[in-house]
Amino acid sequence: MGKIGIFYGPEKGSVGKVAELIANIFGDDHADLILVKDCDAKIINQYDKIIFGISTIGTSNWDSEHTDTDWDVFFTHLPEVEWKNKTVAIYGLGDHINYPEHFVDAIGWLYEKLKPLNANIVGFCDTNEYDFNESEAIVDGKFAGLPLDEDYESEKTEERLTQWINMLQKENGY
Ligand SMILES: Cc1cc2nc3c(=O)[nH]c(=O)nc-3n(C[C@H](O)[C@H](O)[C@H](O)COP(=O)(O)O)c2cc1C
Repeated sequence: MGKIGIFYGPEKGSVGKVAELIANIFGDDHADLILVKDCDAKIINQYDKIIFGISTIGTSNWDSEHTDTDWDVFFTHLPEVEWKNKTVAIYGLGDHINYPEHFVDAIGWLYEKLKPLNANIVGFCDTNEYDFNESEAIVDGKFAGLPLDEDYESEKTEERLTQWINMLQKENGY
């Protein structure tokens, strides 16, 4: 079985911390950590099982798009990737106290970029474990990935991650 590619950004901070937690759970033999800013289509094409890690850094009035430049460049590579036979799962960092109207929106932004490319997107999560008002990450009543809040619910991260990875392993062959 090929290795899992954990593509994430930004490097420092909560997204990076969780990327390392996930890599440790799978082990070095089973997963590679790759920064989205160092990445291109060729590298993505080496992996059939992919995990994306992103955070939501938005504007308060939401007039403009997100501002995470690591990802802006990465998005331009996505159409060049052969998505057939690839399975993708997304985790997203957010803050449900200060941004309850835009909780983990970036999961939804990434989902919207991947969907038209026919990527097989897995790892959806129920919303009832989370306290928030609105989120662009919701697709058909579920989060299109795993929301994590290291700012105000860090005590829940480990259990949420464990459950999610169990699901990816059992249902999606990770
Ligand atoms: C300027 C700014 C805007 C943010 N906007 C949002 C937001 O719209 N929705 C959300 O869920 N979290 C938002 N957050 C919270 C971050 O997503 C959260 O702190 C996350 O853990 C950051 O991870 P990182 O340091 O790895 O990028 C924002 C944080 C900052 C500093």
